[in-house]
Amino acid sequence: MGAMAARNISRFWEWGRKIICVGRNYADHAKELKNAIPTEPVLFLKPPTAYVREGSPILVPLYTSNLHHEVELGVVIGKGGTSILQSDAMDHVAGYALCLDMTARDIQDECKSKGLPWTMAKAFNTSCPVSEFIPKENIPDPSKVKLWLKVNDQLRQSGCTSQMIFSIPYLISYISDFITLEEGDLILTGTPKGVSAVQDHDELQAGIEDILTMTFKVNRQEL
Ligand SMILES: O=C(O)/C=C/C(=O)CC(=O)C(=O)O
Ligand SMILES: [Mg+2]
Repeated sequence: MGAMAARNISRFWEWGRKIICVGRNYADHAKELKNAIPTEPVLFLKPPTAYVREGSPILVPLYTSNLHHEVELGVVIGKGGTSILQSDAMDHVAGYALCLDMTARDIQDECKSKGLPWTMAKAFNTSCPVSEFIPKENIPDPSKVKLWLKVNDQLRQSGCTSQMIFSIPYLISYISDFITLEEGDLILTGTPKGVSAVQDHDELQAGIEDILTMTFKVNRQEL
């Protein structure tokens, strides 16, 4: 009686944990935005208030006129740790999720030109649409996962995690050297090329080949 219900990792987005994002992890995307190919992972954070689930809309912040989609594989941490060895990294993974890293590109460009952090461009409410939890067993080889995204039925992004510059074990090890990973954290592993602007009333559909699809509506935030 009165015992707290056990938390279920399959609803990790309700746990209030960190969302750690990797940028420029696909050479074709780094090139399309005219960035150099990184020699070390580029990292930024989203707060847990960024999560949005199917059935609720992605809200376009009032301050942007160029909101971009970025489809990404998310890695859900099942066992926390600090200074995790690459050889042990996959033991810390509980599963995966399909994610969008919604990005106010005009604001990001402004922040970049002023040398300011990307928080306003990347961390706003609903900036992290997320699918159902995918148990680890359902993706035996996360280095060969095909991702795609359509806007109003038109294919915009199609890529494979084999194109990632830094692998999932490398990222887990690298991040955990200076940010302790906790159960329920999510790592967004970067986006392939094809990012583009979305508009009010657009429908975004994204998928992991043979595993799942998800659909989100876009709505401009109201005053
Ligand atoms: O450097 C830029 O102009 C943009 C970088 C990103 O938005 C990075 C990502 O979030 C990504 O590559 O997934
Ligand atoms: Mg991204």
